Amino acid sequence: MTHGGSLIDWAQKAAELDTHGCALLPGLLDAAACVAARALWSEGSFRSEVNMARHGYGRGVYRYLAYPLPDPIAELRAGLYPPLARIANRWAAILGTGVDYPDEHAAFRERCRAAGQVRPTPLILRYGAGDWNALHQDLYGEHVFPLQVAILLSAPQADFTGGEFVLTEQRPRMQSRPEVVPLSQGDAVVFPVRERPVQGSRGWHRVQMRHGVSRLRSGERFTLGIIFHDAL
Ligand SMILES: O=C(O)CCC(=O)C(=O)O
Ligand SMILES: [Fe+2]
Repeated sequence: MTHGGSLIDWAQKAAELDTHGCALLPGLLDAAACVAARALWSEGSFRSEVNMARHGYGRGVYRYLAYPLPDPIAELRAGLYPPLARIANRWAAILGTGVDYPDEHAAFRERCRAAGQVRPTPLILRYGAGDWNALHQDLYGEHVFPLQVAILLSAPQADFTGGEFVLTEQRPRMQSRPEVVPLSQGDAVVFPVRERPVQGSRGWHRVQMRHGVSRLRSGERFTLGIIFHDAL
């Protein structure tokens, strides 16, 4: 791992999230960590596999990792959570949701567990030529941690072409705003699971967010998705 999140300027990332609805974490994983994470596809232990076309989710395959997560992924999830929880709490206060997120991921996992959300949600996705990921929200039960992270494990141009990470922001009574996030291998993007506050001329309002991946033109693309709430 290059730095696993310890060198990130979170005040700047919070400002990017407030302004644009996403924040880039360049080089979160180094090339060796990407190779190791990609190797999990064939060597890791998974709780389930989803063929996306079968469910109308697009085209491609993803696999949810089983507990216990491999150490680097468990450390990444626990390490990214505290600074994201500070942003999540600020957003919750702005939106008046009445939810507060604990400082540590273990405490949030315990809250999920008490509601029956015990199954791990970190996942690895694999796309081949022609594959894509429909715009969606990763909701798995009552408890939702409002931010998630996706890490590109493959190298654009060298390993694949096309396959861009896409966000849409559905603004109330207005047309949706698209955002394409250019990622290099090892880069991560932080984005809202479901919604975020946006500051308008008459104060803050709520917009709905979705994310997906455009069609791969060629090659093979792997992603590691880190979702902080567990699943029913
Ligand atoms: O493959 C991607 O970039 C998107 C993955 C995704 O949907 C997720 O991590 O939740
Ligand atoms: Fe997703």
